[in-house]
Order: sequence, then structure tokens, then C-alpha cells
Amino acid sequence: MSSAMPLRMESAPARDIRDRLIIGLDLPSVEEARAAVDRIGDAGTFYKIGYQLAYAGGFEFARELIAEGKKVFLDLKLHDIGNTVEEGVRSIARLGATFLTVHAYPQTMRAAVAGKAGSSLKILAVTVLTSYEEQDLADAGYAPGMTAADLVTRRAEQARDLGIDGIVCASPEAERVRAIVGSDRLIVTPGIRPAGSEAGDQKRILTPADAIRLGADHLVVARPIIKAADPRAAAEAIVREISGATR
Ligand SMILES: O=C(O)c1cc(=O)[nH]c(=O)n1[C@@H]1O[C@H](COP(=O)(O)O)[C@@H](O)[C@H]1O
Repeated sequence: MSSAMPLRMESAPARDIRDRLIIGLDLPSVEEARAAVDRIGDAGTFYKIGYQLAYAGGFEFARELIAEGKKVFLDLKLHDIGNTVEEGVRSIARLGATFLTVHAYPQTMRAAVAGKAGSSLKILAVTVLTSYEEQDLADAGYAPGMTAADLVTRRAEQARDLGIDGIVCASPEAERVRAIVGSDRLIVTPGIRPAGSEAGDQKRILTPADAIRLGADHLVVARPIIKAADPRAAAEAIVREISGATR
């Protein structure tokens, strides 16, 4: 990096500010997901479908959302031998989703980039899960003292070098990741908690405004919206907070 390069860069902001909020449909059935999307109405433009819904009819529902003009993030966190990842991504790329996650292992990222060739699908590499902190890494066999931030740094550098489209990290690491990946790659941060909401199993968290200020392009929020008494109001409040924090 040239010394003249500013440390804080942001990639091109989403044209519609609502697209910066990705709402996680962590729900057990398509019926419940459809009801949530209906309640959220035009406050939600971008939805994430993860394990729970994907394995309960979520792929068909993804097609339905895309046909209605919503954007879809398929959060499948793929990780397997290279050939399986490449062919899997090739199949998924036909669905018309905007984002797909893979774990940020070099073989996996390389295969995913090959598999999406020729499609508009963007691959996001999940660096270190937001529910992990140092002890969880040690429990998983990483060297004692390895911090989440150290591992995020290494994986963000590898993702950049392999041509990955975007990085998933916790919001406290967004600024450091932006310095690594520059403005051409997206930064997507889950583990977002509006002031006063429950952290649950998330460990590396920030508020929507702080995540945006540190350089996140998109925030992923599930429980604070879908479990709210008024999911539409909860989504609107986060979009307002994003808007207020956007320079
Ligand atoms: O890839 C993700 O989206 C993801 C990565 C990560 O490190 N942490 C994380 O929480 N997520 C997902 O983001 C969502 C966060 O949900 P809430 O904690 O309910 O807002 C869940 O659907 C997670 O699967």
C-alpha cells in the first residue's frame, strides 16, 4: 500500500440506503419467512437466507424474493474439497442471488471464485465468526494468543489476493479490513446490536452507527428485527441509524 493511501476508504455506497441493511430470515419455515417479509414491507430490500430456512424450502423462497425485486444473500458458508465447492457454487450461481458465503480458507475461496465465473454472484468470505473470541480459537486448535483480529487480518489478505468480492467480519474489525482490501471489495458485518438489545450468542458486536462509521458496507441483522414486536419499525430504525452515520 502506498503511504499516500488514506487508511479509511469506503467502497461505493449502495444506491438505495435500505440495501445496506441485510435482514436475516432465521426462521423455521417459508410461511414464517413470507409473513416476516410482508410485515417488514418496503423497509426491507435485502434478505439473508441461512441454514435454518435454506434447508426448509429456502431456495424456492429465494427465487420468490428475487422475482419480487428483493436482493438475496444465501448464507451457506460453504467449505469442502475444491471440486465440490466449485461445482456447488456453479449450481448456486444460477439462482440469481446477490451474495453467497464461503469460509475463508484459501482452497475454498479459490474454488468459489472459479465456480462463480461468468455469473453476477458475489462471493463473501467469512473470516472469523462473530460468536468467537480468543478462547474459542484456542479451543479450536489455533495457537495460544491468536486473536480474532489477527486471524481476520490474515484471512482478509488471502481473500483479497484470491479475488474474493467481499469480507464478512465483526464490525470492530471493519476499519482494519478496509485498510487491507481497499475500496473495491465489500465489507459485511453481522453481530450488530442496536443500543439496548440482547447480545445473545454474539461476542464481537457494535451498534449499527458504529459499524457504518468503521467502514461496513452492509450490516446483517436477524433477531433484533425478526423477533421484534414490530419488525418493520425495528428495520426502519436501523436504516435511519445507518443513514445518520453515513457521511
Ligand atoms: O455469515 C454470516 O452472516 C454470519 C457470520 C458471522 O460471523 N456471524 C453471524 O452472526 N452471521 C450470521 O448473521 C446473523 C446474525 O443474526 P443475529 O445475531 O440474530 O442478528 C445470523 O444469521 C448468523 O448466521
